[in-house]
Amino acid sequence: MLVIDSLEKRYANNDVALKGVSLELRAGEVVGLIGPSGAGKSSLIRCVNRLVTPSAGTIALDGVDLAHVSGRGLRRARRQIGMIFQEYALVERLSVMENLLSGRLGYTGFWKSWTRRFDGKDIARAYELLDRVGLAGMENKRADALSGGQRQRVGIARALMQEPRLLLVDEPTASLDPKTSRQVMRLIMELCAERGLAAIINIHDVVLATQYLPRIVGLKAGEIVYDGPAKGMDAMVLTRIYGDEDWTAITRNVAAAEESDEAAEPAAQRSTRSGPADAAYSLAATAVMAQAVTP
Ligand SMILES: Nc1ncnc2c1ncn2[C@@H]1O[C@H](COP(=O)(O)OP(=O)(O)OP(=O)(O)O)[C@@H](O)[C@H]1O
Repeated sequence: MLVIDSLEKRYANNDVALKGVSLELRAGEVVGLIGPSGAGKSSLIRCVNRLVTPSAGTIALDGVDLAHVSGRGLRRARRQIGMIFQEYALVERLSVMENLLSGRLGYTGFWKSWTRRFDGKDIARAYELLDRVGLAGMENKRADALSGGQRQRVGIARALMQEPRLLLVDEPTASLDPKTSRQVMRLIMELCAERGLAAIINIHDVVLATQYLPRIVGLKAGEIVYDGPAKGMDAMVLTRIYGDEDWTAITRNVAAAEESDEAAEPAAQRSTRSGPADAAYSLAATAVMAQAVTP
């Protein structure tokens, strides 16, 4: 559903952020985007939602080339894309409900939204999503009265309000404590699985990435240097992405996660897999299930 081909981004100051990135996501596929600071992760996400204009290449979302649309075509294409941000990007003085309804802006238009004339169906959808993300009953709370984890749940629900096909998630856990980070990652994975949403998740925490994300894309200096399963994140791959370091703590975690996946998965189910795509999907489903039973 998303096919990025030979994407390049050179900024006005001549900084080259992306040097021919090609990446393909199937419907419902979730990818973790990792890499050192300055590797081009944010630039890639910003090119896909067209916060910046790519310098070359194509970004086909369900056949529409996002790199070359503008005006109404771009607005229509953007409705297919939900954004989740590190700092939540909520309107602080507005209620949770109003923040959610602002997620329908792409459909209702600015003035209707500004004058708070919302569709009954949108309000019903907002209640349903609040319930799903664990914030039932909080619709009238102001955004600035929420904890970080609650704010991110609002951010997630708001992104889903426009019923996107693709989620772009920028450092969703960077401002959260370890337990809340895990809850948020689990929630995102469950929602993607339930709704068949594809997602690109820009994430610095490699352990968290390998724990929750079936497929990892490693960027270095604007180029993809790894695209494969989380369980393939060994010391060599990590060194290729980040440079020399003692990676033992991380690789031990990856191996442990892989072992618990194998133990949780019935042998018969394993034998029905037909290829890497199936394996990646199955790993995601297993991770979600494994987390669901973890207290
Ligand atoms: N608006 C901009 N104008 C000029 N150069 C930019 C701009 N945004 C990013 N860059 C440059 O593009 C390169 C990639 O930056 P980018 O922010 O995409 O990397 P990143 O992997 O997201 O980094 P981080 O993890 O620190 O957020 C860097 O060299 C950066 O200086």
